[in-house]
Amino acid sequence: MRRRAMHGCSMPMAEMMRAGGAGEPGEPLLFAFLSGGRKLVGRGMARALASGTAATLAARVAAFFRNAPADAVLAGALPFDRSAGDNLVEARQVSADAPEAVPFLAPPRWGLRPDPSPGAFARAVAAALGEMEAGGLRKVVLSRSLLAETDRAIDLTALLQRLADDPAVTAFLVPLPGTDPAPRFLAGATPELLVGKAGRAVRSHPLAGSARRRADPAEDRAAGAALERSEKDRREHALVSEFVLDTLAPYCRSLSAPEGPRLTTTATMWHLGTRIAGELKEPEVSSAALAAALHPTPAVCGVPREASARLIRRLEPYDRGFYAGAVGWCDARGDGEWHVAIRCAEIRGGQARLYAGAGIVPGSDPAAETAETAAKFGAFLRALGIETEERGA
Ligand SMILES: C=C(O[C@@H]1C=C(C(=O)O)C=C[C@H]1O)C(=O)O
Repeated sequence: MRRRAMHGCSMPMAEMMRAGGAGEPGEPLLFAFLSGGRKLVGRGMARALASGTAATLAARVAAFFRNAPADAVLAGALPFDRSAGDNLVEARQVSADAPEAVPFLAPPRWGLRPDPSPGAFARAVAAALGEMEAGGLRKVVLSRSLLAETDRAIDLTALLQRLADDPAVTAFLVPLPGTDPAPRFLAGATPELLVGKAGRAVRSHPLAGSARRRADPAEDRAAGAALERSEKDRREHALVSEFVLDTLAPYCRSLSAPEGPRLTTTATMWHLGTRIAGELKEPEVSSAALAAALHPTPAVCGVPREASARLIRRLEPYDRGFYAGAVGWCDARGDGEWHVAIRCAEIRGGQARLYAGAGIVPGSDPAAETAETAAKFGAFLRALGIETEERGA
């Protein structure tokens, strides 16, 4: 017998996220989204949405909910590449109970391997700047990865709880396609809301423009203030907020954003952010459809989008997979939240492949962008229990 609906699940998802509700653990953890006090946790696999591309997501989600119980939830990940297959699942149990974790008893010993090396990444940034000078491109986001390996399976529950220590982020865990031998997950602590939808209300919080937080409070404040004044970072940011406004506008009867970005912060990074809010023309439009329309924004790809995606494929030594995609959930009313899949890693057994990217615009400095990606690894490394001096950036 299907046991998907548990206590509290007749409550609409958005309310459950706010209120918290009971649940019965027991089945294996399938997905989790923890944002401050709000939690959405799925256990046990009920069914998967037939995988497909971003262009077909809205239709597949609509078809899924036509044949699903009123309290069904779809959660999962969209890949960076719009033409690659997504991975969305329905859990047998959904609750607002965070999984209980036992803290790491002895921190495991980690091996760290950057891919590409910091030097090769800086050269790719310089190559991208050369392409920009040649004309056409206004912004491209390049990334690098760091493989962290240990000899025992990573404890996903403990990792999730440590990622959730920062109240400014949404800690997430979602399954990735592929089965044997060990299942793959994407875990992270993203500060960036791609789109949230509840009834007619729609929100987005694009970020772009970054600076590392400092231990010394005066230095830290100065780093934030310098970011807020930086012409290069404001330009880099405006490309993202304008894209989000332009993309959401046709769906909205009203849409607004403050004039200019605001300084926002996580435990490890300063960012420029713009809080966008609007009212949808049609409240039944699905948050998954809005996510598919927006993704990938210039926060993770570039302007213009297609040319940036081509340059990313040429300059990065790997396929991004689900890094810089979107992770989130959606219910039968279309309500849901989708986050930009950053500050994250693919987890398989004792391996975590971390990713970090930085927006490149004319005026960017390859060494500074490399340092920025190193800083962006910080939150995840800390959650793995890897100390600062080992950050291997
Ligand atoms: C691409 C990443 O972050 C994005 C890029 C930013 C930037 O270039 O300043 C800031 C926030 C994110 O939108 C990442 O963390 O991997």
